[in-house]
Amino acid sequence: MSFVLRGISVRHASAERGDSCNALNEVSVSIKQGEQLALIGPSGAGKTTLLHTLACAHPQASGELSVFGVSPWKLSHAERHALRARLFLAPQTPPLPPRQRVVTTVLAGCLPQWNIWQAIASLIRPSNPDAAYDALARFNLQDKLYARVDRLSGGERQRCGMARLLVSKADAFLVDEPLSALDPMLAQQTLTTLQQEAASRNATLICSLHQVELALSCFPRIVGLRDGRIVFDAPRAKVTEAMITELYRHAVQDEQRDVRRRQRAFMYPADQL
Ligand SMILES: Nc1ncnc2c1ncn2[C@@H]1O[C@H](COP(=O)(O)OP(=O)(O)OP(=O)(O)O)[C@@H](O)[C@H]1O
Repeated sequence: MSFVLRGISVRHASAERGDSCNALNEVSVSIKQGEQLALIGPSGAGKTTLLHTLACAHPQASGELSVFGVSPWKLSHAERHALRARLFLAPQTPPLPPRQRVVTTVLAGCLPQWNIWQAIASLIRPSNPDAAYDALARFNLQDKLYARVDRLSGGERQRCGMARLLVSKADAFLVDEPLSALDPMLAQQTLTTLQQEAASRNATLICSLHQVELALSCFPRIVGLRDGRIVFDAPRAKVTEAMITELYRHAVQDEQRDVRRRQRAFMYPADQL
């Protein structure tokens, strides 16, 4: 098993005082090594929090988490660091240093395998530009190898973050909305590349997506999250339109309520005092 979660609840340290909401509530799920699954759900459902929890980026408030058979928060700092090297978390907006060359940024995916001297040496002279070139080529970005990161478009930056994943040696890819800045054609290509890479090295791929149709057409297993809870966890063939409508229903109602509230505040400002 890659991940086993039993009754996991997570609350962000920065959550407002008095806010009784957990970002995750009693989440239980098991994910086998090599499995590929999509996380879907409305904005604020807890998809990012779940990915960060799996990446051992922050501890759970309660429940049990097992990553590759061990409990990360019972390990020493050094052991947890070694465990994290097996996990690649690709955030929605990758924090890429703006003045860096793309080649250096992509090779940062190797950092968990390098010692401090290799890391510094690669900053001065990229240690393996061929690997960076090959990774970029799989996202049609090879001509940007020596471009500066701040000269890339949002979509190019996002794919540059994905190229990091390809040079890493991770056993699990935790990818947060990798397609948000991509056109439909690139989105499909990017997803295919991620899935092929995961399959070729038997890595686990967990991907949060807002493109429900793409999730259903590309991933064998779909987990629907809402309000920090798992609403369904099913093979894609068992996911019906009614389940999707129900998953997003509250989000639409909340949006409509917010619009009405904003309209009222605009028309009757005195009432808001
Ligand atoms: N750093 C934080 N501090 C306090 N609350 C947070 C923090 N990050 C997220 N939250 C809250 O946790 C809940 C889950 O957020 P999360 O980012 O995991 O949702 P999401 O499903 O990834 O949303 P989106 O699709 O919009 O990216 C939300 O209610 C959010 O407001």
